[in-house]
Amino acid sequence: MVSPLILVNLKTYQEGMGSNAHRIAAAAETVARESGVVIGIAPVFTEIHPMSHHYAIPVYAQHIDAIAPGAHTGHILPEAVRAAGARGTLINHSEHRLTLADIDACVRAAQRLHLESVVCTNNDATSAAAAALHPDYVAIEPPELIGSGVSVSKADPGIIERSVNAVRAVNPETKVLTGAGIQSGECVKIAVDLGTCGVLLASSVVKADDPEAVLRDLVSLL
Ligand SMILES: O=C[C@H](O)COP(=O)(O)O
Repeated sequence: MVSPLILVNLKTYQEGMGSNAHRIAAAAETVARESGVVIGIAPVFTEIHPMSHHYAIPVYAQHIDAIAPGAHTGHILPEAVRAAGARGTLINHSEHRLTLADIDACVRAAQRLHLESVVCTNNDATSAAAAALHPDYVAIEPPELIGSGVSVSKADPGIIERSVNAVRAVNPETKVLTGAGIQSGECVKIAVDLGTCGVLLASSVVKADDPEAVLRDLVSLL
């Protein structure tokens, strides 16, 4: 069985930047070491390098642009993300949607640079479409539950199950994550029992008074 991945997206929350990001990364490193569960973080771009050099946990970019080095301004160059020490990257997050052509180009860029690709989707049809591009992961997140405090595992387990089946039918090598409102070990266990390889989450860890306690709970039933 593939080791589950708990991927914590720090988004652009104030609570996930600067010293707060270090606090969360240190907590993730501690809990990952104790539990043996892989816990990754996706900080803002400027913190990919400090995070990847200070902590022994995988660091992900929140986005890349499908560009090659050259005359572009204000873009996120995949090569720069790789050089900063990222293990992988989110692509097409619900808060940063791309066209299908751009998603394809981003997945190819990630593959070329040996970055893990995590393509976010909003339903089982888009999960199937994303799987056809052969990313490492598809992360199914119902947009209406993101940041809601209501867990996809409990509110809409059907969308997880349908996405797992859709992805397997198109490309069995692509692993599935799920996210939106994930906040406890029970949420993670339901997701894994439904066939995912882990979760993508943000607010329950980033906004917690004690992120380490939340992370410990998240891995407690794995
Ligand atoms: O990238 C993370 C997801 O959008 C989930 O966010 P959330 O855990 O705050 O619902």
